[in-house]
Amino acid sequence: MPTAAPSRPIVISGPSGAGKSTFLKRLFAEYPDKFGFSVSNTTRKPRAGEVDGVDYNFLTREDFLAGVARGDFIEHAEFSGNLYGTTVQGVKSVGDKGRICILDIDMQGVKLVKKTDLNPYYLSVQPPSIEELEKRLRGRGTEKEADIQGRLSAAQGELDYAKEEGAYDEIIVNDDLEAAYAKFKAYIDKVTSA
Ligand SMILES: Nc1ncnc2c1ncn2[C@@H]1O[C@H](COP(=O)(O)OP(=O)(O)OP(=O)(O)O)[C@@H](O)[C@H]1O
Repeated sequence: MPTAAPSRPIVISGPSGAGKSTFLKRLFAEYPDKFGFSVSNTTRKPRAGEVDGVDYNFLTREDFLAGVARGDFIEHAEFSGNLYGTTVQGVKSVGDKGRICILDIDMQGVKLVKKTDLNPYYLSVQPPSIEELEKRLRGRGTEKEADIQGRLSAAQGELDYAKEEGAYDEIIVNDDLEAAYAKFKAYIDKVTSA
């Protein structure tokens, strides 16, 4: 019997504070079994209770770097002496398990995904204005002042990139939350039933 082709992943991007996590939290609550995230890879040691292949794929530095050299990674970076990264196969295996892989990534990540054969849908979530974004970031209360300023300057770059021809398949402006979430969900419903 032919097996169904795995569903295309969905990339969700947009400035920090635009509302991506808010949308995704609601979406996952509405559809608990439909979506998944890829398991990240790391060279750091597992913490108590962390399970290999679930929390992370725990790799030796040697194996991680061999994967990078083979071109397995979409992106990787080093934080406090440990390597972290996402592989193309990690994204594909979410689809192989019958779930739709969601990639919540910034513009740099979007550009890297575009170099792979993953062929996702690209969705940008945007604030109604930079002023409103600033209010929301302050309201969220999770960042220090310097961090807020950094996110605001990155936001302009994200919005400029989104204006480029073909950068995204869909743009959702998160003005009124209920209305914007309804549009977001309608888009996800459309592409996941395609
Ligand atoms: N339509 C809206 N109106 C008012 N506030 C909103 C709206 N959508 C989200 N918020 C609030 O704005 C803040 C930022 O939203 P959220 O954390 O979802 O952004 P994000 O895009 O996931 O950011 P990051 O990329 O930093 O994780 C949160 O405090 C959230 O409750």
